[in-house]
Amino acid sequence: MPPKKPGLGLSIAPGSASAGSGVIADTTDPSDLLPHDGEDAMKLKDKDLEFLGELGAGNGGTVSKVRHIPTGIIMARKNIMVSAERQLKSELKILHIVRSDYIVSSYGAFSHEGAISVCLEYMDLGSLDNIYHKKGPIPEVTTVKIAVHVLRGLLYLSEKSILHRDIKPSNILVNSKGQVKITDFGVSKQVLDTIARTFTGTQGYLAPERITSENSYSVTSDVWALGLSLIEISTGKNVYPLLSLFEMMTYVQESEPPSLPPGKFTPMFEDLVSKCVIKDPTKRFSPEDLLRHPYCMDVIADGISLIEWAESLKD
Ligand SMILES: Nc1ncnc2c1ncn2[C@@H]1O[C@H](COP(=O)(O)OP(=O)(O)OP(=O)(O)O)[C@@H](O)[C@H]1O
Repeated sequence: MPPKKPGLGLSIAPGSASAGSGVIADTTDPSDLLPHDGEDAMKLKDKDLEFLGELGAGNGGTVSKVRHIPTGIIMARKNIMVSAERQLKSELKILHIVRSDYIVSSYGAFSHEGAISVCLEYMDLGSLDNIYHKKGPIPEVTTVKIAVHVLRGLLYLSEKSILHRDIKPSNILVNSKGQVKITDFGVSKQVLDTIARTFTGTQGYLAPERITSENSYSVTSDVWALGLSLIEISTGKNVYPLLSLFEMMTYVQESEPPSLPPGKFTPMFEDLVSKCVIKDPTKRFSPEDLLRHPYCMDVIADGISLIEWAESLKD
């Protein structure tokens, strides 16, 4: 039987952990309560969500930390302005399709006073850009482990023909279990031919092919953005800061691909990053190729747990 697709505000499947209204015991792992394939989303209402604090704001709206009072689950509530209707439809559609350890899950969505709220799995250590701004550049081996998590997420998305189109440190979230997950599907697209031709995403991470006349986009354009993100989090510096769109177009096309500062990182890491930022998209490595890169294979063989790093990030 094909899995049921959850809709806005539908009740959760009977028998699933979150169907009851009692308070969830402290020992319950909230990720067990996220809807799985074939289950409906939770029935969420504004009055059941207690505001606990602001988490951040993006182009599409604000994100706050909330407690779902009937279950006690802490969630990240993303309020999306209805004016961003296209973004909203795309984001909800994709959030309902994806279920992966490397992608932030959704509990469900509801409308309230002209805005739509999407309640997402709460990632308590926040985004990679918050982390490196607060704690400084992320060590190389940790960065490679993060790369493996994101590449597994991108591989999963490519298997579903989904292009993320806005990979950047603020869209990669971490929790204290050491999990690293991709979020923010506001400009993502599910395509049949795995190539999209729309000009969208965050300007500083656009791959060369997206700003040339072809303006095409494939999964390796997400890899380019991952390459820039790896340079940024391991050096603590944005690769293309403060360039206007026009300057970016000229610079990215005419200059050498971005690279790590010489002498500060291992040759293996330099090589891994260089494979992400090959300017010709047909020669750039795919997520699958990169997961077979010797550095990724080494960290996978040693274990890609990030628990110790996550522990070190807690205040
Ligand atoms: N599930 C979540 N758990 C914890 N924090 C989150 C979660 N989702 C978002 N945040 C926080 O809220 C911030 C804003 O998120 P949002 O996805 O709205 O925008 P953004 O990616 O920062 O910007 P833009 O919309 O320009 O891409 C994030 O950077 C992150 O710090």
